[in-house]
Formats: sequence, structure tokens, C-alpha cells
Amino acid sequence: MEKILVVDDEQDICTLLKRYFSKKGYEVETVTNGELALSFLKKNPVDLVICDFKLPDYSGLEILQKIKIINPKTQVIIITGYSDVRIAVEALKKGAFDYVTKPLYPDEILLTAQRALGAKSQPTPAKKGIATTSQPNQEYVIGLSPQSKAIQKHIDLIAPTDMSVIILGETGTGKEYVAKAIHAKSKRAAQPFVAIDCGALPQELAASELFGHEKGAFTGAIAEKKGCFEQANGGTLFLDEIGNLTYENQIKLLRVLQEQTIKKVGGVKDIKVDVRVVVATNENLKQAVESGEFREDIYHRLNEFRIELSPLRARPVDVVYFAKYFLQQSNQQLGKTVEGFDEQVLEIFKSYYWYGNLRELGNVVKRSVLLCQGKLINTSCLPAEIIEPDLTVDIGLDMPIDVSKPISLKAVTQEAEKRAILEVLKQTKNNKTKTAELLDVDRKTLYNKLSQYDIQT
Ligand SMILES: Nc1ncnc2c1ncn2[C@@H]1O[C@H](COP(=O)(O)OP(=O)(O)OP(=O)(O)O)[C@@H](O)[C@H]1O
Repeated sequence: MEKILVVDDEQDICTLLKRYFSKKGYEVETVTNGELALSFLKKNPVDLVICDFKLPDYSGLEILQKIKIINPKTQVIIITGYSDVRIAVEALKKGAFDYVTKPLYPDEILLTAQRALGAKSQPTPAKKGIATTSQPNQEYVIGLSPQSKAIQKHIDLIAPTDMSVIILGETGTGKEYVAKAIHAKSKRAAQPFVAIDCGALPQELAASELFGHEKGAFTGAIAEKKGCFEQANGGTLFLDEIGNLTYENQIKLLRVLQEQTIKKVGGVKDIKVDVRVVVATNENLKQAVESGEFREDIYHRLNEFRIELSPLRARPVDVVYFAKYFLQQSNQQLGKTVEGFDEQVLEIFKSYYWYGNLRELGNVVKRSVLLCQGKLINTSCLPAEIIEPDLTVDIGLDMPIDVSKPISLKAVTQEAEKRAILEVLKQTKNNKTKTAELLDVDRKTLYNKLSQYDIQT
């Protein structure tokens, strides 16, 4: 029987989920804070943790990282309020399987849990964080926008070659999907596609996940292990969030790229591998090179070809096209027959910011299909935050403007910037890397702004 641990400080949610999942045949335990969850997990392995993002003692990201250190194969689903979706998306990058938003609908969580557990039971553990192989039923859809069509041309052009590729784009724009499409169209298609998220790799596991280890290489290395390069031999290795590799692992990676050989942790012999490397990042790797955080030689090796994915908000025709695709997909998954969206919903979709890009759109559509009672999805099926986005949170412009005096636009902009930085610093508990990421600037720019606005952290 598959085991689930629910972690939520709201007792009602624990009770609801326990009752619901037990009826569906799962063994369910519940705890109300992070500390209890961690001590439970150290003694009792579980297949899936369903965890509230805001626990009294830990943030979702902190607990996620700790769970992954205890057992990298435990799947984690994050429960979040819609206004925290951007942070939940962060959690996906750090290895969570998926997120569900409040209010909770048991059918929706069940579907997500089934996908997470299904992914876990595949021969090579699935979903990101630790190495994953392609999941079935992942249809690659080509959008209608000129940007999507250009991407498709690039994929067709580059796939048959053995060149390394860098894929750039915000979270959820489909970088992994593009990497898979390149693999599927290449002469390596019959060989494995292995994906690993370098951002989700605990430091202490990274080298062994990438290059493998020999038995006895370190405490806990009870058997020899193949790393991702060996697993992907003959095929394609997708390294997501490449900018997060430590300097030491960057050197090892350079060696593989130059010599096509790896050395396992604790090993002495060189092992020949034949792997095409495709990498992705949503940070500016060029700037990381300039600031000395990422090695220039690797950057040039990898940058044989570059594909840049535009954010979804920059291609409104794709919003509608993908919304319809996700509607069909959700109908199938949920056994529903919803026919489409009303005009107002489509207008809202076209003007919304889509922080989480296609991933967020897919989740919003799935939930609205679940809630839809008629033939068309109307605004009552959408989360309130989509209908009336809280722009003050987004751009920090919640200050009253005094029109009795002349207004300097520059001063208003600077005040908004300062507030946005302060707000995000608060949310990330002063973590500058995360703050820069959420504000979509590089760390250098953030530091300049901190000193410009005299913000002490
Ligand atoms: N071309 C596509 N066709 C169909 N669905 C897509 C496509 N691209 C993206 N998606 C949807 O968007 C989700 C996110 O895609 P993907 O994981 O490739 O994004 P990503 O850019 O790698 O995200 P992250 O940076 O967070 O790792 C997918 O699970 C899928 O539902």
C-alpha cells in the first residue's frame, strides 16, 4: 500500500485529506509542523508528502530540501494559496513534483498524487531533482505564434546534429519539453533521455548523481551507482538550471564535454560515455560568466546553439491555443466534456501575466474544468487572483500618490522599486539569490539597487 504523509498546520485539512486518501486505499499519516514531519520521515519512509507551503516552523522550500536529503525519491506536492504561486513554482525548480492551490479539491489532489506516485514507480525515478527518464503521454504541442514556429524550425534544424544546446526561458515556458523534442527528433531517439535538475540537487549528492560513485566512496555508498551520464549513454542528458552547479562540478562537467569520459566519485578509472548534452537555465548565464560564477570555457562549449523561449504573456495567440489544448487534456483526465471558454475568460487569459507560464496555464485550466458545471468555462471557475491580479504586490505600487504636489515620475518609479525589493526580501527571508530571481534581475543589479536605496539586509 502506498504511503502518504500530509503536513499542514490546519487540522481540518489533515483530517479531510486523511479521510479522503484512506478511502482511496492509501496509508495516510498527518502531522502539523515541519519538525514533526522530518522526524517522522527519518524513521518511516513514505512515497509521497503533501505539504503546506507555509508551516509554522519552516517554509515550503526549506522543508522540501530537507525531505529530499532524507530521501531524494520521496515525491512532494506543495499546497499553496494562489497568491504564492510564484513561490510554489520555485519549489518545483527545487524538486517538488507539483503544486495544488487552495481551496483544495480532493479530486484534483488525487489526480496530482496519482501522477506523482506513477512517476515514482517508473524504472528510473521520474520528475526532476534526481535523474528522470521521459514520461509517457507527454505530447509536444507547437504553438501558433511566430515565436513558437521559429522555435520549431530551430528544433528541426538542430535535432539531427550532435551539437550541445542551451535553452533559455522563464520557468514553465517548456524548456524541458523542447529538450525532449530535440531528443525525439535526433538519431539518439531510441536511446535514453535523462533529465536532471541541478537546482534541486542537494550539494552533497550532486557529484554522485551526475557521475556516479563507487561502493564505499563515502558513508552511505553501500553499492556502486551509475550517474546520469552513464544512464544517458548513447542518448541525451538534459541538465536543467545548469547555473547552479558548484565550481567543482563545473570542472568535472567540462572534462566530460571535452573528453567524453567520466570518473565516478571514489573511482580511479576513466569511463567512456557518448552523451549529447542539452542544458537549460532561467538565469542569465552570460552574466554569471562575467561575475565569475560560471566558467567561461563551459559556457562556450555548451553554447554551440541557443534556443530562447519567450514568456507566455508575450504571445497571446499561444495562450488561447494552449488553453484549448489543456482543456482537452483535462477533459480526458477528469472524464469531463467541457467544450470551451467564454469570451470574458479568454480575454482575461490574454491579459494575465502568467508568472508560471505554460505550467500555470495548464493548472488553471485543469482546475476550471474540474469546477465547470456547464458547457463553457466562465469566470466563476477561475481563481480570483487571475480575474483581479493584485498589481500592488507585483510592482510595489501600493503607496498613495499625493497629487497636491508636483509628481516626479522618476521618484514614483524608484519608490516602487524599493518597495518591491523590500517586499520580496521579506518573503525570501533576505535570500539575495532568490530575491534577484523573483525580481528577474541578476545579483549584481540587486546589490546595486540595495546600495542605491540604502537597504540594509
Ligand atoms: N510544447 C509543449 N506542449 C505541451 N505542453 C507543454 C509544452 N511546453 C510546456 N508544456 C507544459 O508546461 C509544463 C512545463 O514545461 P517544462 O517543464 O518543459 O518547463 P520548464 O521551462 O522546463 O520549467 P522549469 O524552468 O520550471 O523547469 C509541462 O508540464 C507541460 O504541461
